[in-house]
Amino acid sequence: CAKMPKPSQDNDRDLTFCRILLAELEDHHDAWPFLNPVNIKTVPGYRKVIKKPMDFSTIREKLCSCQYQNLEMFIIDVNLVFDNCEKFNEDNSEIGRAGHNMRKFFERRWTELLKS
Ligand SMILES: Cc1ncccc1N[C@@H](C)c1cnc2ccsc2c1
Repeated sequence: CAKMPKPSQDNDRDLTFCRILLAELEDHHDAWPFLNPVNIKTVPGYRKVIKKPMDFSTIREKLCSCQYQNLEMFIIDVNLVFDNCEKFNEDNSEIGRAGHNMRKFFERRWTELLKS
């Protein structure tokens, strides 16, 4: 059938989830490597290796300017932060471990929120 618009309350719920999840990611102890865009001028190789940079401040800007149509689009950008981190950083490094910790936290929290 024709693509029916999602009822607005679903969109409101999704937007609320994004706001809660992003606030908790930003407040997390291990968020520091991901709060702002990686400076590609000062980090050798980053521009070449990472095709789609992403960070929490960019996600915040996109969320506040209605650039996420749904929860899935938001989750794709959050996972991009962690996938970029894994690609560029050794697992056994300060930033690598922070990325693994943050991904674990994020996966637990959105599962809890969606089950609630
Ligand atoms: C997430 C990420 N991946 C690869 C490289 C950098 C970064 N983060 C930036 C903020 C950053 C940039 N510079 C430093 C210097 C020590 S930790 C740190 C973190």
